Amino acid sequence: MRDRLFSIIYKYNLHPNKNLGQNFLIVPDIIERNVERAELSEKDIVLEIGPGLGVLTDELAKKAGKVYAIEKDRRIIEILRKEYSWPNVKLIEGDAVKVEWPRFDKIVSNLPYQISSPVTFKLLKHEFERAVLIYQLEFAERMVAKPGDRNYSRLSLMVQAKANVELVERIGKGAFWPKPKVDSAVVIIEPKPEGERIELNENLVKALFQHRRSTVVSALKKSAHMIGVDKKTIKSYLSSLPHAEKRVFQLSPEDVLDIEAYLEENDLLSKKWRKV
Ligand SMILES: C[S@@+](CC[C@H](N)C(=O)[O-])C[C@H]1O[C@@H](n2cnc3c(N)ncnc32)[C@H](O)[C@@H]1O
Repeated sequence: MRDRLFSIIYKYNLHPNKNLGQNFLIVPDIIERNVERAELSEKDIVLEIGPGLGVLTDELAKKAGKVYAIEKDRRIIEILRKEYSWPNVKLIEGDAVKVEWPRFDKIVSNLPYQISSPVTFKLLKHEFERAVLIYQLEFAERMVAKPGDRNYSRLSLMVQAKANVELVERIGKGAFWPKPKVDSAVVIIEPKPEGERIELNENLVKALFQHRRSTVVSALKKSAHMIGVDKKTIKSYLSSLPHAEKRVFQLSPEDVLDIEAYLEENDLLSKKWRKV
């Protein structure tokens, strides 16, 4: 696998594009483990973001019924078309953040780190069974952080409102060519059963996390404009706000839902920002 990758690189005189996060996996064991973690069968439709030179795509194609691979770099798409003749892989040329994703059951990818955040938020809007994704370590740690943790953030809260997430393996820089500057990690994401998923008002979450170390009362005063309410109006209601004295970074998704319900009851969320 490693030999094949480097022979393609030399053959096409490929210079990896840093801006596109082109750090290719060169350790077959990691690829194997991630394919195993996806528990693929012939019934599965798999989505891959950023197939690069096809090392992971090739293994996915052997186990899944169908693979969709979205790649932004036209040169890479041309190389993949010349080098492989997968019967069950459809290459989609485009930006994974912008193009519409096909329906899929599982997503397995070594993500370009520049788009980790928009891809993760986009993923959470889709129905799927399981995601096995490689992220930058620091991002992965934020995804799994619990309320009160040093690195608990808007991302942690939004992801955990809808899914169970687990960091299952750390990966050193040497597993990629060229070597990235940061370590990486594998994260498994599984959507919670429908009845347990919490739909949050994203705008309220943004308003709160603008001031993640403040108390909820103080954060809402400072961010009142972000939820479409003036400071004076909101101040008069804040004394009976649920979780008022908690710090924002200690809020669980359920706590935010309580706050949202209270603001809704008192007509304190701008209509523009209400959930439909
Ligand atoms: C980290 S490399 C992974 C390559 C390959 N899967 C591997 O593991 O060796 C990320 C890949 O994503 C592609 N890419 C970068 N930005 C993208 C975007 N916005 N949409 C789709 N693909 C993108 C890059 O061109 C590159 O091929």
